[in-house]
Formats: sequence, C-alpha cells, structure tokens
Amino acid sequence: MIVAPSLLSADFATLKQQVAAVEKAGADYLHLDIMDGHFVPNITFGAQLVRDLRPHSKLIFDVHLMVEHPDEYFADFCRAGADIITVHVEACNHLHRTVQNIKQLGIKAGVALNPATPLSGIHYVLDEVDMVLLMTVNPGFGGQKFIDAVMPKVERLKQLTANLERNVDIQVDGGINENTAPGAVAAGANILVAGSFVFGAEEVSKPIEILRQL
Ligand SMILES: O=C(CO)[C@@H](O)[C@H](O)COP(=O)(O)O
Ligand SMILES: [Co+2]
Repeated sequence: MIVAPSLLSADFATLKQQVAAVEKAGADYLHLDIMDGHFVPNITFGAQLVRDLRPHSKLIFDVHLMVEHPDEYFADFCRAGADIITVHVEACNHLHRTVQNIKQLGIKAGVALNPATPLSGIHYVLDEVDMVLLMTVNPGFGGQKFIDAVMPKVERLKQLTANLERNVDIQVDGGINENTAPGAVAAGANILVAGSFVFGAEEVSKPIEILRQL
C-alpha cells in the first residue's frame, strides 16, 4: 500500500520538520494540496513552497491541483519539483491535451474526480493517465467525513483499469483513517492519502504503519 500524507493537515509553522517526520516514519509520497479559492472555497500554497521543500525530502511529491485553469500552472509545479501532477476533470476543458502535456514534461499525470463526478468523464483518457484520484470528500478542506457512496466508483474503476495492459494507480483522498481505509483498499485503491489521520496523531508513525499494513 502506498501511503501519502497530506501536508494540508500539518502545522505550517514547522513544515520542514513534519515532512522529515513522515519520511522517517515510512511514507511513500508527500501529497501537496494546491487550492486557489475558486475551484474550491479555500486557499493553500503555491509552487514556491514545493520548491523550498524539494531539497529537504526524497519523498515522491504528489501535487493535487484544485485550481481553475490548471494548464496555466502545472509547468511551474513541475519545475518546482513535482513528481506527479493531478488535475481535476471538472477543471479541464481539454483533458486529453492536459494529460499529454503533463506527461511531456517527463513526470506522471493523474486525473481527479469529485465525489459527484461519474467515471465516464475519464473513459477516453484512462489509457493515458498514470493515476486516478477519486475524492472521498468534497475537495477544499482536511478533516471531513469520508463519503461511503464513492466506494462503488472505486470498484468500477478497478474493473476498468484491470483490463488495461499498463498499471494505473487508484488513489483515494479525504477522510481516510483506520476505519475507512480498509473498505477503500478492498474496493481497489492502492494509494491512500491521509491528512488529519496522520498529522493529527501524536506520533505520525502509528497511522502511517496502520495504513501501510493494509
Ligand atoms: O484534497 C484534499 C482536500 O481537498 C485532501 O488531500 C485533504 O487534505 C485530506 O485530508 P483528510 O480528509 O485526510 O484530513
Ligand atoms: Co488532496
């Protein structure tokens, strides 16, 4: 199981130390939530923070772009050190082109779907993407309640990706903890994003270990 702590729930005053702590605890990815106050009703941080953290960590930097007009920003995040860039289907007018342009930068491309968005929107790009992120909360904030109704979508996506010749990762994001993660894994997810579950714990190593063992 790939574990991706989401920095959104960390204490922003001590980010460098908290990244080091999750890396030491065995995290695989660092999930970086970019919010613009338009696509989602919250603002987080930009490429500068990614650039500043990059020399301090060997984790895979997994950038989740929750912004309008993602085409205007992804190259900057790539230059800043992103290894994976995920754009929202709901924010892309020309999703196939966006995915191709991200991959042309030599990094992995992911597509994200809000809980209410059907899988049909990614049907014709499934062969191109490296990862599909299924939101298990409505994007914008950490610490929200997991939406169980997304699980049949995870199952269906797993069936679709199993028919492909190449590997497509299935990431779930939002409300992941020791109670919700087992169901998501059983449905087919292989990358678990967790913000409050990891950074809300006294010791980040415990939640990371719980998720890794699934
Ligand atoms: O993209 C998002 C929220 O929009 C997530 O990555 C959250 O940061 C996850 O936080 P928790 O729900 O795990 O607390
Ligand atoms: Co996210």
